Amino acid sequence: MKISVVGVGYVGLVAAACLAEGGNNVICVDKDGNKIEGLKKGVIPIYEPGLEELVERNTEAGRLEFTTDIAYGVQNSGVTFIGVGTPSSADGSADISAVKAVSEAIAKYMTGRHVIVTKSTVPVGTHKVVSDIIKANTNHPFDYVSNPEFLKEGSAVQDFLKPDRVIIGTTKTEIFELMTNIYAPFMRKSSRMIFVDPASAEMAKYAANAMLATRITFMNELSGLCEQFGADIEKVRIGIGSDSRIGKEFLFAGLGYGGSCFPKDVKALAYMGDEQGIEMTIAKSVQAANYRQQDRFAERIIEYCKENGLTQIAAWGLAFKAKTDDIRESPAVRCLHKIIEAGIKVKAFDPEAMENASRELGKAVEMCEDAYQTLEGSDVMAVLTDWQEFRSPDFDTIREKLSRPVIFDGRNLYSPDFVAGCGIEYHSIGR
Ligand SMILES: NC(=O)C1=CN([C@@H]2O[C@H](COP(=O)(O)OP(=O)(O)OC[C@H]3O[C@@H](n4cnc5c(N)ncnc54)[C@H](O)[C@@H]3O)[C@@H](O)[C@H]2O)C=CC1
Ligand SMILES: O=C(O)[C@H]1O[C@H](OP(=O)(O)OP(=O)(O)OC[C@H]2O[C@@H](n3ccc(=O)[nH]c3=O)[C@H](O)[C@@H]2O)[C@H](O)[C@@H](O)[C@@H]1O
Repeated sequence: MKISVVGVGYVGLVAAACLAEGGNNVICVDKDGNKIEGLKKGVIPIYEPGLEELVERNTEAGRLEFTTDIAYGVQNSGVTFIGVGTPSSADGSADISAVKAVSEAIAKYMTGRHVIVTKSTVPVGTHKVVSDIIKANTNHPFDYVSNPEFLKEGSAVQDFLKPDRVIIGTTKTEIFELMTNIYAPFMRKSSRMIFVDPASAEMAKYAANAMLATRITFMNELSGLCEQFGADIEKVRIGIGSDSRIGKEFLFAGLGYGGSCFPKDVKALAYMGDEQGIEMTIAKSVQAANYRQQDRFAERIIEYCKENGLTQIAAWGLAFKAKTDDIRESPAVRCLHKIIEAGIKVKAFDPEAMENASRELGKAVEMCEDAYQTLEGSDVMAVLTDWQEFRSPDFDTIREKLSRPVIFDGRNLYSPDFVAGCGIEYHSIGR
C-alpha cells in the first residue's frame, strides 16, 4: 500500500519505519528540514532502540523516503497518517494546531479518494473538527480514522511491531477492514484489532494514559506512608501485583512519572472535564500528587545537603525514563532545577539524554563522560533515571569517591541491605 506519514517524531518515524517493514511504500513528511535532510543521510533524530536499523533497511529497499513536501506525500499515497505533536497549551488543553494545519494541507493536496488517520493524541471530539476542516478544503471523498498510538518510548519499535491491541475509530466496516490489512503484518495471536467509533477511540487513549498515571501515583502516595510506618513499597507492590485483577505492571514507585505524554494527557483530560462541566477529580489529584512526589524527592536531597553543609551532588540519569534521550517533563530534570536553585552544584551523566538536557539545564550542570566521573568532588549521589547500566554499579568506588557515602535512589534500583553492607547510607522511595 502507498502510505504517507506526517511528523517524524517518536510516533511518526517509528510508525513509518514499521509500516515500511510490513511491506508498504511509505513517504515521511516533516516541516523540520534539518530532520528530513538528516534522515535522507541516515541520521536518526531520536534515540530509539532498533529504529536505526529499521530505517536503514527500508530506505535501502526503496520503501521509505523523506520529504518536507506534504503535497508530494499526499499525492503519492492513498492513506496519510498524522503523527505531529499535540503539546499542552498554557491552560492545560491539548494544542491541536499542528493537527489542524496538517489536515488542511492534506485536504488541499488530495487528488482523489483519501484516508486520513490520526495517530496523534487528540481531545475527544477532534474527529469532528478535523473532518470539518477536510470537508471545507476539498471536493474529493475521504474517510477519517482515529487510530491512537500506545507505543512506549524506549520500546517503541517492538511495541509497534507487536501491539497488544490496535484501536480503530471509524464508522465504516470497509475502513476497519482496510486498517486491519495495514496492521495485519504485526498482529499476533494475542493482539486485538478493536473496531469502535472515533469518539471512543479518542477517549480510550486518554483513559489508558490516565489510568496508568493513576496507578503509579497511587503507589507513589503509598510510598510516603510506607516510609512513615516502616513498610516496604516493593513488598507491597509484589503483594498486590500478584492479584491478577490488579496485575504486575506500572506499579513501580519512584520520583514521579514524566515524559511527553502522561503529564500532558492527564492535564488535557482534566481540561476536557472542566469544559464539559464534569470535574475529573482523579486526574486533577493525580497531577498534583505527581508534582508533589517529584518535589518531595528533591527536597529530601536539599535538606540533607543543607543540614550537613554539602555542596555538590553526582546525578545519575537525566532522561524521563531509561532507554530514551527524551527529557520532556523529566522528573530528573525538574529535580535538578530545584537542587541547583538551592545553590547545590551538580555533575551529571546520562547514556543518551545529555545533549537534550544540556539545552534545558545550560551550564548549571556539568555533564560527565561516564557515571563514575560525576563522583569526582561530589558529596552525595542521586539516581534519577532507571538505566540498566546503573543497576549493578561498583559500590566500592562510589563509597571511596564521595566525600560522604550516601545514595539517594529515586528509582529503587538497589537492595537496601546490600547497599548498607557496602558501607553506604541509602535513601530510597517507600522503603
Ligand atoms: N512519544 C510517544 O511515546 C507517544 C506520543 N503519542 C502522541 O503522538 C503525537 C506525536 O508525539 P511525538 O512523536 O512524541 O512528537 P515529536 O515532537 O517527537 O514529533 C512531532 C513531529 O511533528 C512535526 N511537525 C509538527 N508540526 C508539523 C507540521 N505542521 N507539518 C509537518 N510536521 C510537523 C515536528 O517537526 C516533529 O518532528 C502526540 O500527539 C503524542 O501525544 C502517542 C503515543 C506515544
Ligand atoms: O501516549 C504516550 O506517549 C505513551 O505514554 C506512555 O509511554 P512513555 O511515556 O513512553 O513511557 P512509560 O514507560 O509509560 O513511562 C512514563 C513515566 O512513568 C514512569 N513510571 C512507569 C512505570 C512505573 O511503574 N512507574 C513509573 O514511575 C516512567 O519512569 C516515566 O517517567 C504509555 O506507557 C504509552 O502506552 C503511551 O503510548
